[in-house]
Amino acid sequence: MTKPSLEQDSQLIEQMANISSSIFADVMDMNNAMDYRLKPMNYKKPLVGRARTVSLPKGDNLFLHHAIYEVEPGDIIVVDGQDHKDSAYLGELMAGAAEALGIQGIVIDGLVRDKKELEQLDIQIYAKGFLSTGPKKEGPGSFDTDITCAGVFVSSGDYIVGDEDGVVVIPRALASETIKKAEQKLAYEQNRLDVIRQYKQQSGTKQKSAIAPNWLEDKLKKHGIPERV
Ligand SMILES: O=C([O-])CC(=O)C(=O)O
Ligand SMILES: [Mg+2]
Repeated sequence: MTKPSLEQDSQLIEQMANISSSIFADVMDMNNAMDYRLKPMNYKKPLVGRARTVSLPKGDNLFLHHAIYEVEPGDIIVVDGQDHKDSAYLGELMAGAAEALGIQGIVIDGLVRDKKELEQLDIQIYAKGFLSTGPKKEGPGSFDTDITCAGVFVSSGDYIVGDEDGVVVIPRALASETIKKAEQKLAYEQNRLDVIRQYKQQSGTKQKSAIAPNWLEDKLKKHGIPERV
């Protein structure tokens, strides 16, 4: 694979960092949100950056070790662990090494362990849960090849936005236009929040129509619901 330009990355990543995973999910036509069971295991802050992909056989983490020593600081390792539930793929030692190397996060379609210790680390770990049983380290596996992680296609160089709602993937080729749409949606939502806040602060008789979104009445009319005043 050709290595994506880091300079361009940091510009786009900065723009993406102000926008939630849910807003990005709203503006992408395709299904780009990972399975709902994939959640932050030690949430401290949003995860926003460039994906580097790993594919593992069920229960074996050899190629995740490899990737940790290959990727660049700031990268996010995204791992197809095939939803394996009989052993954990990663714990404090691997996460600690990855953190020390400046890796921003690891997203795994599978389980992890050493919960208490992961909570102390700054690296953001996303997975489907915890289990004490450990992995094998024999391989095979792949690094920087196209994968599917928790239901979403991911290539190295795509962008990841993760937060407490989950993880979305923004295909590299669509990043600029997706950010533009997301910024528009964000502005719309901020405006709605202002309206809601103002309504809450108003005293006296309040008209419900003043707070409802402007598209609501039209949609309800089609279902025979009379207009509110
Ligand atoms: O044994 C492993 O490969 C996973 C683990 O618990 C650690 O990294 O601490
Ligand atoms: Mg361990």
